[in-house]
Amino acid sequence: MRRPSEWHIGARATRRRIIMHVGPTNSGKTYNAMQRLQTAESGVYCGPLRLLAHEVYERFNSAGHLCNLITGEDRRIREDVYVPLTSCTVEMVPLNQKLEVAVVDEIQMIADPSRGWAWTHALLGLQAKEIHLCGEPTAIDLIKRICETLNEEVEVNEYERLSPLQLADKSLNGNLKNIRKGDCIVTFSREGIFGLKQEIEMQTGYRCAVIYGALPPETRAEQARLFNDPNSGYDVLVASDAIGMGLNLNIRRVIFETMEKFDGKAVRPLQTSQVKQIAGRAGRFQTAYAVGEATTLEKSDLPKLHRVMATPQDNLKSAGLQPTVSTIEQFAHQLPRMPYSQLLGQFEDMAKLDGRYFMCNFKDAKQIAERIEDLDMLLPDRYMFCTSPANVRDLIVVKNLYKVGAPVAV
Ligand SMILES: Nc1ncnc2c1ncn2[C@@H]1O[C@H](COP(=O)(O)OP(=O)(O)OP(=O)(O)O)[C@@H](O)[C@H]1O
Repeated sequence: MRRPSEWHIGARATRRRIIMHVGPTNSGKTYNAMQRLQTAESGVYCGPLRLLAHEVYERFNSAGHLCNLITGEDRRIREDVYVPLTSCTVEMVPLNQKLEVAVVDEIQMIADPSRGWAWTHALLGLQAKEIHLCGEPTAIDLIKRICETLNEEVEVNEYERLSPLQLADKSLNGNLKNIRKGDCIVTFSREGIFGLKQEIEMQTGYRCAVIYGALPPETRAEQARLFNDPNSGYDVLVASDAIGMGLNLNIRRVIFETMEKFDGKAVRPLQTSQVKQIAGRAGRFQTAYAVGEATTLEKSDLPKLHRVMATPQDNLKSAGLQPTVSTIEQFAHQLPRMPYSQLLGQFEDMAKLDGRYFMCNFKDAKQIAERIEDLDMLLPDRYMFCTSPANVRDLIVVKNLYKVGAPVAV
């Protein structure tokens, strides 16, 4: 694990240009990178959410730029014709293909404790002549430090926000009746979304569209269309933090229902980056609202919002890493009878890393490994199952993983 720069021979044999597009939300970073991608003879878009991968896939195809789709749940690959472009979630990035252009969105996610490894893999392993990295300026220093180990220069394009974002000096005073047309209220639990939708519809007479991560992409696109269409009768959006990354919606004002979120262990204050991303959805360039606004539902939360929005963000320190299947195979060779979940634990304890990297947590992988332990699988298959982006907090998903795994067992 000490020299990830040596892991991807194909990428090391490719002369790559690394171009960063950095700036605040709604500054046109992704737009500029995507303009380049759509003219490429071959290319890939790697997004942080399947919703975004799907949006890009739809947008390219409807503009006549043929594009395939690869996400954990969905593969739409045309075999009848040459398709130059692929839109995928970053975990599904095709590292075995030689490409002209790759766009890796939300590059600051490289420091995410669980998913960061996927951005690191894409950065280290893409065999593309041009790699466009879009995201927050906090990533510049880390990307440069990693690229030094690859003998690659980094070009940096900095952007300014295209339309103003104002912080309100009043909250909604806890009263949903203060909701207006064009508002998007952001909440952090799926149950909360439907309760809130019902409450708002009852108290205000506005109809609400809803968007959250687990929604099927077609339904999400339909909900976004309803909200964006001023004549649809759906004037308010109730959304989870899934709207925080990249999506372009006609939002006048973002309202934080709360400034805290349950992170799987405890209720914690929202992270600075997350708050800025979500607030930044208001007043998107070339939408119906030239100026965006952000506020909170509760009066007591408003000073927190102001404080967080004024907090400068620290530069990222290190990038997530996860062992490749061959690294795990070599390790397993030394400990032949050890159950896979324990093997992952041992690996986590023993791995030595260069200071530019940290080991992504194996929490989810270990949980899947325990669930499918009694299936007699080849190690690469087990590795694939355990690294799949399955929501392990959903018991039905975990149960189904076992069912899907059973026919793969030898
Ligand atoms: N030069 C341009 N011409 C037309 N539209 C543009 C241009 N630049 C950006 N836009 C539009 O402005 C909106 C915001 O741009 P974009 O999504 O690229 O911002 P971003 O900086 O990547 O934002 P975020 O980080 O919030 O996702 C999009 O709807 C995009 O299509």
